[in-house]
Amino acid sequence: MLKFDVIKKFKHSRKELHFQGEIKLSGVCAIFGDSGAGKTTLLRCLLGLEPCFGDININQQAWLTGDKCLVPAERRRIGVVFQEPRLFPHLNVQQNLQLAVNKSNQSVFTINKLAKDLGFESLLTQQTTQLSGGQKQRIAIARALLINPQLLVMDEPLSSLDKSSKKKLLPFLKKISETIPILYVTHSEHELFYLSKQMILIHEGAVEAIGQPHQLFLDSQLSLIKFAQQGLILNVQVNRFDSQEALIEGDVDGQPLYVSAEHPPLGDSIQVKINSRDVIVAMKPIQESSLLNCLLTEVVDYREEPEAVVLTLKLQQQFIYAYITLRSFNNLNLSIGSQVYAHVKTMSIIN
Ligand SMILES: Nc1ncnc2c1ncn2[C@@H]1O[C@H](COP(=O)(O)OP(=O)(O)OP(=O)(O)O)[C@@H](O)[C@H]1O
Repeated sequence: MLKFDVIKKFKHSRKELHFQGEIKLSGVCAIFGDSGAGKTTLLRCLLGLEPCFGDININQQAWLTGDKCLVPAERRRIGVVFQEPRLFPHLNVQQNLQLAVNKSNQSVFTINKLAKDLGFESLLTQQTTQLSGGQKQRIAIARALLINPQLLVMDEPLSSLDKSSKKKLLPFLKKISETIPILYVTHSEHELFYLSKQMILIHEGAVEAIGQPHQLFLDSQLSLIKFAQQGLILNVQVNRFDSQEALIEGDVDGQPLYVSAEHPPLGDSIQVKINSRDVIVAMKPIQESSLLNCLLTEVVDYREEPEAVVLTLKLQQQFIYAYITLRSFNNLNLSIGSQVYAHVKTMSIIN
């Protein structure tokens, strides 16, 4: 468990940030929130890089009590990866990594094993100044692991990388999180849903909520709601890939779902994002149209906006949002408990 209750005040500023929470140290815990909400400051307090007041306890070991730092940053055994790789420019890759090895006692990782897993074996003798952003970030991740951390802290580690680098690194991080818990700041909803089962929502300098991403994205009391209602992510079971039609035939909560895909999916499940504006709501299934997907759902909640309504539609266990006009809402005479058919125009695969 990681428990924290810390107050951060900045010199020459009246701003006071107060973070309070308790999380299980298992898998990836995403830290999500608006720009300027306080995500990096929370991480820096936990890392011991930011003077602050309060309590921090990890697995019943106190790191901070009041203004007394009981365990300094260098003894907290936290592997850190920032958005910028911050490698030593005068050293080659191997030498950069060796510094981390020298700092740790008995790391379960080795440079060679990580070089193989992260695909940088051929770069070990290269100067870091000659590497691409994606290559540098892989080295930075390896360096963080080589200190034998009890916790990894990552602050938007993939935000400056291209799609193909992200595609390689995300499954690696997910696998690593099975043995080393990760605190992971991201602005990417895709990374959030792909990696994490736990999330800390930060809003205006405080922890607003802690919970499962799917739950928080459905909670209309949270600051996240406007953003969340743009679209939700569904888990889809893959049954078959039709290569001729480039179509995944899947199943979502017991109902068929067809998803266009250029390649067969890697696993037996995928996640898709359905934007609320791509959902057409009807009282009966729409016949003889180009629409492939029609899901029977129940209206479990709705939120009125000035000239539109966002419906929360429940399948069996999962949810989608539908953004419809106020006129349609009234014409269809919708209320909580109405059974409606949600026709999905388009969706995107996120893993
Ligand atoms: N040294 C400082 N002095 C005064 N205010 C600061 C200082 N550092 C950060 N802040 C303020 O604290 C708040 C939280 O900043 P922080 O960098 O933690 O936000 P963030 O959620 O990580 O943002 P982003 O997503 O844009 O990186 C912001 O309002 C910022 O202006």
